[in-house]
Amino acid sequence: MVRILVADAMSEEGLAPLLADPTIEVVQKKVVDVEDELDQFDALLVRSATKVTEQLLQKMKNLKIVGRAGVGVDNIDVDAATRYGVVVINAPNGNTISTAEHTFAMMASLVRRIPQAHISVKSREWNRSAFVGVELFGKHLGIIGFGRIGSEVAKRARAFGMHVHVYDPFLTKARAEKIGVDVCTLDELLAQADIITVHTPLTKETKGLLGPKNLAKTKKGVYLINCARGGIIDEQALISFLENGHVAGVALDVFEQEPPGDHPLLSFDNVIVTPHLGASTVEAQVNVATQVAQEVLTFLQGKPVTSSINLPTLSKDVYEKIQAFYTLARKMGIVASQYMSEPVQEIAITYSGSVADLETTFITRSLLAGFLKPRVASTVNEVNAAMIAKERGIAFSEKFSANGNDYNNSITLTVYGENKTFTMKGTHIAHYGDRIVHFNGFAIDFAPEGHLLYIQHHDKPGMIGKVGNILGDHQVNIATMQVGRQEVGGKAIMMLSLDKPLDDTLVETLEQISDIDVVKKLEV
Ligand SMILES: NC(=O)C1=CN([C@@H]2O[C@H](COP(=O)(O)OP(=O)(O)OC[C@H]3O[C@@H](n4cnc5c(N)ncnc54)[C@H](O)[C@@H]3O)[C@@H](O)[C@H]2O)C=CC1
Ligand SMILES: O=C(O)CCC(=O)C(=O)O
Repeated sequence: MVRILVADAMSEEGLAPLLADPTIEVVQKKVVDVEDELDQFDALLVRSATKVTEQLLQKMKNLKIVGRAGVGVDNIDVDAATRYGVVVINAPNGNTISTAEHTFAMMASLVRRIPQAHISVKSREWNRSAFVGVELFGKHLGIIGFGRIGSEVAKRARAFGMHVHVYDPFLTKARAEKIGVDVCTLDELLAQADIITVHTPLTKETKGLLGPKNLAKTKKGVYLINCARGGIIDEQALISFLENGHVAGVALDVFEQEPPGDHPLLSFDNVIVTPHLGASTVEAQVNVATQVAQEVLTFLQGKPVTSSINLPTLSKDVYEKIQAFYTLARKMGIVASQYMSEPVQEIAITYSGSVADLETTFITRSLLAGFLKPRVASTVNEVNAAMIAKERGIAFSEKFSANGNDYNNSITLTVYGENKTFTMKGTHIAHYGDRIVHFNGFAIDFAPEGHLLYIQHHDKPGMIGKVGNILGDHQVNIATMQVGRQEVGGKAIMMLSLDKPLDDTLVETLEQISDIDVVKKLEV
């Protein structure tokens, strides 16, 4: 039974696919209420309240996936999750419209002083002259961060007759032209905008983006809006610019610390606030819960997820194309790691023929995970394989060749060790399966599966018989056997597939046979 912990409040309607699955147990409780069972969950679903720290990940030893029902993953230690091999996914667009609408509601409220007027009337006052606002029509709106939400805000602003200026270092010209906005530098935006709204993630680069230096570049009387993340507008700087009257008003849905407690910003009459409500609509909550629930279900069924933060994303279509090579690569990694039972410095992978045209990042990660698995104590999978390889000083590279040589497709793996280099080539043949067609310099043809025994020897009569006799004497049945040699009487190899794993003592016995140079058992 798969166990999923839903640690923050989430739409039941959205969770329905998980709740309806008889193979899944969904526990809807806060982390503190399941401290004793944390190591028993396969998946964790959160919104922004639960902090997925390294400490929590350490306790959740069985965890495979964290699903964030929302966009921002700043409450999740993604680096730690990656190290632990835990996939992190989010729901990137389920709350876009709601947040754009909330931003607009904040903008209108800010310039028309609706919250202040509301409080006044509720206090039995009727002071119309105290709440004279300004129109949005004709004003210059500066949007910092022109992704999903920023571009929806722009559409609404244009409908209101505003001039829209956007700053986003990652925005392509083609996309900007399509949407029809004025793309400018940050300095230009700061100088022109009557109202500035931020829609970036909180990153090292965006933290304090609107700090003392940049706020000084804005127009006197500017309005500011933050419905993205607390900290993009520096709160201390904001206080100074409100105190000196440079900033006319601020709308905040988010804070550096949430809840903000008795924050000095809350004392300003021209600061209007909401408690992180951007995504708090019925529709957005159903959307994001449905998206993560569906993705988690897909992941638990062993299929590729499309909104992962720490894995290359794959469409179903691409996944179907790479699946066979993904499996072949994993097996090649496992075999190579056992053959090269020594420290290695580099793994070079060459994709040839039809596989060279596919998305190989995932295939490479699969190969690395297979290679590292016998070597590391911790979980290793596609999520953390590249990171673990790097940590262990193993460099890896990919090369591509359109020419598949004798095969429609092939993956060639070269492992550089301290004392030797090992090469193998594998191919996937439809309706026939995975085959290793070159091994350690020998042409051969075997399936990389089950209990394998590799023997390198001198090409002499009777060698096969000697090996067969010893195995037979110890009740080890040979299922298949492939042989290869470089030249008559030269070096030769046997690759045997056995019906059961071989004892180490038997390996030693085989090593004693004269004219046998190498004996390796390989478990795939
Ligand atoms: N208040 C709320 O309840 C909600 C807040 N959010 C927050 O809104 C923000 C934006 O979300 P989306 O539009 O969905 O994300 P997105 O990823 O679609 O867009 C973010 C944009 O910011 C740009 N960007 C990144 N670094 C930048 C920089 N240094 N300067 C300028 N632009 C930069 C990116 O190129 C991208 O276009 C996120 O922080 C998210 O967490 C999202 C949903 C709800
Ligand atoms: O879960 C929520 O309501 C917060 C949404 C949010 O901030 C996000 O999606 O980034």
